[in-house]
Amino acid sequence: MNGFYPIILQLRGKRCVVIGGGAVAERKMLGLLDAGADHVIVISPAVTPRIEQLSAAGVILLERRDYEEDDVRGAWLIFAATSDKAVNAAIAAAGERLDILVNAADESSRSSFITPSVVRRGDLLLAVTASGASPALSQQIKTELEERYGSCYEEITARLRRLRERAISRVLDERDRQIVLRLAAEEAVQLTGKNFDVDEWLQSLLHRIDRGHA
Ligand SMILES: C[C@@]1(CC(=O)O)c2cc3[nH]c(cc4nc(cc5[nH]c(cc(n2)[C@H]1CCC(=O)O)[C@@](C)(CC(=O)O)[C@@H]5CCC(=O)O)C(CC(=O)O)=C4CCC(=O)O)c(CCC(=O)O)c3CC(=O)O
Ligand SMILES: NC(=O)C1=CN([C@@H]2O[C@H](COP(=O)(O)OP(=O)(O)OC[C@H]3O[C@@H](n4cnc5c(N)ncnc54)[C@H](O)[C@@H]3O)[C@@H](O)[C@H]2O)C=CC1
Repeated sequence: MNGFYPIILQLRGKRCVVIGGGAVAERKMLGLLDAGADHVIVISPAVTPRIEQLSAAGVILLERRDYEEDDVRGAWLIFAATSDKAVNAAIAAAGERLDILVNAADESSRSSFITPSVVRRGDLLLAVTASGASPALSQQIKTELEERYGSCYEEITARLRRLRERAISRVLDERDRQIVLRLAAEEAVQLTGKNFDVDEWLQSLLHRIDRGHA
C-alpha cells in the first residue's frame, strides 16, 4: 500500500511548471487554473488547442520547446507529463534534487505528490484518490460524488461560511458556538432555495440551544 498525505495547497503567486503539452498536461494545467493558480508555465514543443488558446489569452505562459534542465529551477510545483519516459524521469530527479514538489505522470513511484479526482462546488472541494492503484476507480467515484453533491452545495457552503463568520464574532461561548456550527451544517441542506437571512438563522439556532433542543 502507498502512503500519501492529503493537503490542499494555496497556489496564488506560486510558479507552477507543466512540462508536456498533451491531454495529460492539459488536464493537470486546468486543475491548476481551477485552483486559482496565477503563475502557470507550460513547456512543450507541441500543445493541445486548449493550451494554445489559454496561452494566446495570456492566462498561462507557453514556452514552445523541449524540456531543459534549468526549467525546474525556481519552480514551486512541477508536472512531468511528456510522452518521453526518460525526460519525465530526468524532471522527477531534478525536482527531487532541488526539493521541489514533482508529479511524474507516467510513474507514481517517482512522484513526490499525486493528483486526485476532484469535484468542486464553490468552496466545497471533494477529492478522491486510490493512491495510484486505480485512477479509473477514482474517476468513477468522482462521478458518483458529482451526483450526490449537486451544484446547490456551492450556495450551502457559502451560507455556512457567512454564518460561521457571524458566529465567530457574536457567539462568544465556545461550546455554544460549536453546537451552533454543527447544527447549521446539518440544517443547511434543508434551507436551499429558501429565503435566507444569516442573522435570523443564527438567532434561531441560538434559540434552539437555549431551549435545550440541541
Ligand atoms: C499516480 C497518478 C499520478 C498523477 O498523475 O498524479 C496517476 C498515474 C497514472 N495514470 C495512468 C492512467 C490513467 N489516468 C487516468 C486519469 C486520471 N489520473 C489521475 C491521477 C493519477 N494518475 C494519480 C493516481 C490517482 C489514483 O490512483 O487515484 C486523475 C485521477 C487525476 C488527474 O490526472 O487530474 C485522472 C482522472 C481525472 C478525472 O477525470 O477525474 C486515466 C483515465 C483517463 O485518462 O480517462 C488513465 C487510463 C486508465 C488507467 O490506467 O487506469 C497511468 C498509466 C499511464 C500509461 O499508460 O503510461 C499512470 C502511471 C502510473 O500508474 O504510474
Ligand atoms: N497520470 C495520468 O493521469 C496519466 C498519465 N499518462 C502518461 O502521461 C504521458 C503523457 O500522456 P499524453 O498527454 O496523453 O501524451 P501525448 O503524446 O498526447 O503528449 C505528450 C506531450 O509531450 C510533449 N513532449 C514530448 N517530449 C518532450 C520534451 N522533451 N519536452 C517537453 N515536452 C515534450 C509533446 O510535445 C506532447 O505535447 C503518457 O506518456 C502516459 O505515460 C497517461 C494517461 C494518464
